[in-house]
Amino acid sequence: MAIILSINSGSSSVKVSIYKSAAQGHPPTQLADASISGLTAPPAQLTYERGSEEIKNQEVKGIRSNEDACEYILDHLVKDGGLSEIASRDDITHACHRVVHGGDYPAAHVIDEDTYHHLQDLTDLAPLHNASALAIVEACMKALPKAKNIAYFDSSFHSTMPKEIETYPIDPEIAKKNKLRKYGFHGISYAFITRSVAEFLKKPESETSIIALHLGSGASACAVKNGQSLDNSMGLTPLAGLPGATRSGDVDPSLIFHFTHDAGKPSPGSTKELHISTAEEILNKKSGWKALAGTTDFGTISSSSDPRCKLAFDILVDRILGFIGSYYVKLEGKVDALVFAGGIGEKAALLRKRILEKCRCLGFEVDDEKNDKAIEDVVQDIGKEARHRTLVCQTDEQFEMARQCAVGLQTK
Ligand SMILES: Nc1ncnc2c1ncn2[C@@H]1O[C@H](COP(=O)(O)OP(=O)(O)O)[C@@H](O)[C@H]1O
Ligand SMILES: CC(=O)OP(=O)(O)O
Ligand SMILES: [Mg+2]
Repeated sequence: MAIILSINSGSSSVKVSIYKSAAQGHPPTQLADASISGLTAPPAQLTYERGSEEIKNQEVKGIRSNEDACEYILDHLVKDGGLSEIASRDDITHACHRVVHGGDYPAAHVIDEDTYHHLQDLTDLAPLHNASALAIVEACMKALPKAKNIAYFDSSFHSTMPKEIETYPIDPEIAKKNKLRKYGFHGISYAFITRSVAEFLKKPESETSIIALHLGSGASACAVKNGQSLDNSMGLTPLAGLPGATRSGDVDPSLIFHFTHDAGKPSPGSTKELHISTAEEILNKKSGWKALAGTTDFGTISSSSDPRCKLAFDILVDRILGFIGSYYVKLEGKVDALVFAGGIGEKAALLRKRILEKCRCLGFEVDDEKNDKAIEDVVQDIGKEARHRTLVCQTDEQFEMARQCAVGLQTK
């Protein structure tokens, strides 16, 4: 039996789901779910679910970093008498880590000394995303000596993007030397979405083409052609494309030099090991909904009559429409479904309605009654009989990593 931890280390939270898999090739079943949130706004809070047992937003003291949070969760799992599968840390056989930037890795990778150093080198390309995940990888390598650590990359799913889509029109030599190209992200989620939608439509994945929207605190769009990524709105880093909770998304690249004269200087958040420029700090952490509407919660934005919230809402609708139009043409109209996912995609019915009203010209038609219902299934239909389907998918990055781990499980 394999006991798999799936770890999603974010900018303000660490989420860990625990699964067991009976034997090689068996799909995982979830045993428990733990998360510590509020890492950037202490006190941190623990949420834990195992069967009907539940702890909600319990304050935990002394948690200062993602590693602290992970250590706390490991302790909690071992001490939970009801979780008989984990009596000691040695019972954990696999730790799956979501690493956002995987550079040229086209697939998940077991983390050994070499991989670890290669991932450290990539941190310079995506300091805001990779650093906290790597800190946890290092902590798990020490804390779980019996477990195999495996990195799953957000970028891997997009390794099928054609040259003309992944190449930036800049000096090719410098681009090659500095690894400057479009990578694309949220790929663990898009892998889950593509497989789940294909199952829902009863089609082979290799014949399924969709436009998918992963709308969470980071947001992106993806064109999937015959089961493979054709294009993603994110770029060299997750900053490109759609705006997010604290990210600007696409702006004129020269804007930042007019915004501040300090753009190229190290940000106050930089350390000796980790270099973050003021430009990166502003566009990644001090923009988006936070800057426009004073909140990072899109639930508040969609239900507020405050003109600042209304503008933020309209901007997201506009930018999403731009990608839907572009991807519809790139897929030559051969689209099985438009799929909404992520916290916002799953919960913001009004946003879906506004977007779908504008997409009627392409053959998508919202069914208001279905759209207003809570989303309970993994994939749910919200469209009327029309040329194309419209769906919502409850994406699950932790499950996708555990599934890939269980399916390809190596026991050595
Ligand atoms: N009722 C709601 N309506 C619209 N958006 C919501 C609602 N509830 C939560 N959200 C949004 O969902 C986001 C979280 O989405 P999620 O995919 O879980 O994010 P993350 O990228 O942090 O994993 C929140 O930041 C919030 O903006
Ligand atoms: C890639 C990315 O933006 O991830 P997240 O939405 O979790 O920040
Ligand atoms: Mg996310």
